[in-house]
Amino acid sequence: MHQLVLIRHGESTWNLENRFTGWTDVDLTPTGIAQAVAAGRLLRDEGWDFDLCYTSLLKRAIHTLWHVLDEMDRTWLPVVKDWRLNERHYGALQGLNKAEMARQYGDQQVLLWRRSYDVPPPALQPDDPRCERHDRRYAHLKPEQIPLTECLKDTVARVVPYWEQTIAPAVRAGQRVLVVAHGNSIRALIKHLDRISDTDIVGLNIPNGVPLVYEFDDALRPLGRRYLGDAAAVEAAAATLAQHSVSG
Ligand SMILES: O=C(O)[C@@H](CO)OP(=O)(O)O
Repeated sequence: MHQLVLIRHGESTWNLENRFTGWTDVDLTPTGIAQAVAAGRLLRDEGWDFDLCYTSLLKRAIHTLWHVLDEMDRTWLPVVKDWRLNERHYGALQGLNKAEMARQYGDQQVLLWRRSYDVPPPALQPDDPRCERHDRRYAHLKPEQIPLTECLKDTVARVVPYWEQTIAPAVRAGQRVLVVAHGNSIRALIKHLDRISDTDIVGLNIPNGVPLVYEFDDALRPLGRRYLGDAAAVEAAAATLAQHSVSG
């Protein structure tokens, strides 16, 4: 049997300010740091250990991983950072306030932007100062690989090949893998692993900073997934997120 642990980053400054974030590189809040520390402590106390870690190119995920590994006394572990684990690109909505947009465009439109599987939000213009095409961290990519917007389907199209070509072979080879990523890059991976339909994925929300354990058979077919820690608290956090994604 193989295992994999996934963690969504702790609360970010723009989670707190209720702003569409996407590829904007905002940091953790003090609460987000505390969530990351608690996740590391939980993993340590439950006897988890890892050989290899993957994260995105965004500091809210990278710093979450730092805090988790620091709690586990494993800051020396190899860490692979890849853009394909980045959050879903939020296009021209990046930086705007979710509640404000709901007031302007209505809850249904905001829910469509946030959770529809295949309708992307309005795209950024390539000359928009928010566009990441001039950001050095993506200089190894062709400009057209750097999104101007993404729906979840687009995120699946980059996360799943990364899973299949890079992370899954490591898990299959017996490496104990920890992935720290983002709400929607994790939803993309879960959708693929658990064959969740395009409509059912709308209702799946990932709480910040809670380790999610997958178990697989030898052929890497998922046997189940479960959150570590207090089940009631995890459920309450996911329910709040679900409510929030409707009301902006
Ligand atoms: O703003 C974002 O990038 C994401 C994650 O915080 O938000 P949402 O819940 O709308 O997917």
